[in-house]
Amino acid sequence: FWVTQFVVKCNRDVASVATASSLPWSNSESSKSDAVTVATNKKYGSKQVSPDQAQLLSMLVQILGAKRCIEVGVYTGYSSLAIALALPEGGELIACERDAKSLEVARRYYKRAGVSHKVDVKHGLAADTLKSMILNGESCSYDFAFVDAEKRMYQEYFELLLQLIRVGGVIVLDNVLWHGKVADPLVNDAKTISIRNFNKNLMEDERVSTSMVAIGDGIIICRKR
Ligand SMILES: C[S@@+](CC[C@H](N)C(=O)[O-])C[C@H]1O[C@@H](n2cnc3c(N)ncnc32)[C@H](O)[C@@H]1O
Repeated sequence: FWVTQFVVKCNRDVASVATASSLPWSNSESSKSDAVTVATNKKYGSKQVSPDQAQLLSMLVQILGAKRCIEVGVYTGYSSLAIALALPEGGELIACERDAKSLEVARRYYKRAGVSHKVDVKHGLAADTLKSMILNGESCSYDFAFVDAEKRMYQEYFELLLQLIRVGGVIVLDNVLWHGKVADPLVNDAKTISIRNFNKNLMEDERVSTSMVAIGDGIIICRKR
């Protein structure tokens, strides 16, 4: 519980830091009980985070006894803080993000939380980073991954992560309900179609056991068989 509270507090601060740093976000907080708006960004709209989700990530890392983790899509560091705080000393989180300004903010909060030494930030396109990790011989050496970046890339991220994660390891993917749009046949934009197809493929994928959980915008938990 304290981890969740700490992460939420950090990320409320993140919003004001973002504003103070002249980033294109404005500070705004949600009144909903299960979601906190940490920042509003012209590109992503209102960025809401779910404390339940942070707590779940933290729990999964602890239950797995994870030592090596990957996050795809860091933004200002909400989920990566939850993961890094749950890692034991000597644990490592590879944090993939393409946006330098977001990483600047995230790094500040890693430092404040005392977890900088656990987080290896990879600035660039996440798929490129994951491919180079595979080429570097790191296949089957990670315990846990969390995916929350470009929605049209989920299938590709998943295929790459499936190589990097060990048998018994877990991949969690965010936004699989996509604000309910995946279940609405009238919505057929590229992102919705992509997530809808990804979900469908995953249900038939025998390489993993899966469970969809209605927390936040919906997450899928996959365990590599
Ligand atoms: C929804 S935000 C991530 C939020 C973060 N996981 C959290 O819980 O606070 C998505 C992030 O993915 C990043 N992103 C999108 N496409 C990417 C790509 N191809 N490679 C790396 N990062 C990407 C965006 O810059 C953005 O910061």
